[in-house]
This record gives sequence, structure tokens and C-alpha cells, in this order.
Amino acid sequence: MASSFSSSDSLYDFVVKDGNGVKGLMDSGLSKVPQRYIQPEEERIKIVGTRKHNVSPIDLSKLKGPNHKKVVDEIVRSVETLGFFQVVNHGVPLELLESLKDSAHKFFSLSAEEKCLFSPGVSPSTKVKYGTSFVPDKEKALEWKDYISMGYTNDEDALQYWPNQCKEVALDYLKLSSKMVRKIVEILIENLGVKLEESRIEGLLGTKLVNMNYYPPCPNPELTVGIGRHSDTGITVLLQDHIGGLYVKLDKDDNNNNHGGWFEIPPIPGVLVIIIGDIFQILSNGKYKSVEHRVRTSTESRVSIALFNSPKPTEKIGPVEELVKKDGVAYYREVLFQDYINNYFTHAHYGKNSLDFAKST
Ligand SMILES: O=C(O)CCC(=O)C(=O)O
Ligand SMILES: [Fe+2]
Repeated sequence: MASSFSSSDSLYDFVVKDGNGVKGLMDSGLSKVPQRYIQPEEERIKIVGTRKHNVSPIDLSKLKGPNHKKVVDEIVRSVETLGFFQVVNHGVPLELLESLKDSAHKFFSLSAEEKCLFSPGVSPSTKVKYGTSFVPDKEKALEWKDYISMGYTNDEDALQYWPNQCKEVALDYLKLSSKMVRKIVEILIENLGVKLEESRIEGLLGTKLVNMNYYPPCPNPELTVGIGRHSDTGITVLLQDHIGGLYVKLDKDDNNNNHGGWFEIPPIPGVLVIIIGDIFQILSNGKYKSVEHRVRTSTESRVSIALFNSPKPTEKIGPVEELVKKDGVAYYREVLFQDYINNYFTHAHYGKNSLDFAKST
């Protein structure tokens, strides 16, 4: 029984090292959250008084047609002020979205032994990884989350190495979402008034990863987090299920229409969330924003499926020269994406500290 863990270390071993995950912990008959998962007061998420961000999703099908300019403006404005937006008519069929959620549940309902076939060191590919929390050995409080991360190299490898329960749908999601991502990125780059070579755009979107997140039911949601506050790296396409729990941190807007702070993004069926990550804030010399976000747990299980689009490790990321000239200052230095990502994965989630790595000194 989980409740009989004699120490925090034996619990850690059971969850992290032995690969039972939070799911295994819950299945072992837990009735209250272990100390190791209890967040400090300031990181806990209170449901009472939650403010919701109820802004209509952007209809991407209208990019073709007379309203093209209006849609482009909406996208740009969202990225400049919020760092995220939601989309409908995004080119990913609704049945595929349903299958993705089903397949995530199928994978996480496997036994620990089966899931552990994808643990680091055991997994047939270094690009496929089953795990729990984010960087458990660096975290004071663990995150209430298990995940399977599927890195893309080519279709053949994906179909060979990704888990059978989800490989086909995850690959379809990657392919179809990538078309939309490409369109959005072209719009964002054009709006900066620069022209990038095709090879540079491909380089900026050259690392693709489908992550399925599983947040088991939690006996004390008020004490835990599913994912702590963080910003993403490049551009993320996120599918959340009907449970809800995604929060974004917003600045006060120019008209003081909201008071800033945390807002929940209620799930809307068929809608995808586009999350802008740090590299767009860097490239645009701060014109675009990466959005700080986090996930609440609940007494019900929740899944989310993210397609992370990031640069190739060899890509250099710095503010676009033309913008630095115009602004008279570079707010960020040029970093090798590999260095940025090494830093990203050696720290526990803590707000936008991942971006500080590239700040000019
Ligand atoms: O589960 C969610 O809604 C968000 C997931 C997320 O932020 C991430 O995987 O980076
Ligand atoms: Fe995220």
C-alpha cells in the first residue's frame, strides 16, 4: 500500500525510479496526497474565485477569403499581448482529436511494466520517453503528472518506436497540426517586417515532439499542481480534454480591461490552444510574448496532448537584426538552441526563468 511508504525516498523510488508514476501511486490506494507532492502555499491553485478567459477562438478557415487581414491582425494582436490564442477550423479533424484523447487514456491505463518499456535507458529510442513530473530530481515538490514524450525523426521511426496505443493518431496529429503551425509562423515572421530563408524557417521548426500528459485523479487538488508555472520553448499546439485546468498568466492590458494575473482557459470542444514560447519573444526582441501557464489537478483524471515545435539544436536564436536596429537595443543575446534547451531541462518549472537564460546582461 502506498500509505505504508516508510520514507519520502521510498515513495520517490516507487513513483520515479520504478516507473509506477503518479498513476501507480493512486492505484495503490492512496487517500491523501503525500508530502512530496505538496506545493508551497504560493504555488497552489485556488478554485474559488477563478477568473475565466472567455475569448472566442480564431477561425483559421477565414485566412482564405475576404477576412484574411482581420484574422492575421487577431493572431498578431494575441501574440503581442497574451502569448496564446485558441483556434477552430484548424485542419485537424474532430474525430482525430477524440481518438487522441482515447489513445492517451489507453496508454496510461497500461501496467507500469508495460509503460516502463519506454523509460529512459530501456526505451528502444532515445526520442521516446515515459516519465513522471518534469525534472523530479530538481523539484522540491513533484508535479502530479505522468507523460509519454514522442520525438519525431521520420515516419518510419515513429511507427516503429512510438507506443502502439497512440502512434498512428499521434503522427496524424503532428502532420496536420504542423501545417497550421507553419502558417501561423509565416504570419508572425511577416508581421515583423523580415524575410527569412526557407531553410531558416525549417530550422526554427525543426524539432517536433508529441507529448501526452496524464493527470491522475488527485485526492487533494488544492495542495498540488499538474504542471507548475512555466513557458514553452517554441510554438505549442495543445489539445485539452473536457476536465479543464489550464491557466495562463496575463498582464494588465492597455485599457486595464483585466486586472492581470491567472485566468483559466475553459476547454471548448474541437478547439486547439496555440501557446507561444520563449523563442518568439527572443526573435521579436520582446514584441511577441511567451505566455506563462500552469495546470491545476482535479478529483477526475485529465489528459492533454501537446505538439511542441522547437528549433533544431544547432539553430542560433537571437533577436532579428532589423528589429534591434529599429529598437536601438537587443533585449536578448544570441543563444544556441541546444544551450537554451539544456538549461530548460536542468531546472524545475519556475515561471519564465527559461527565458532569463537568453536575457542580455
Ligand atoms: O495540460 C495542459 O493543459 C498544459 C500542458 C503544458 O503546458 C505542457 O505540456 O507544456
Ligand atoms: Fe506548457
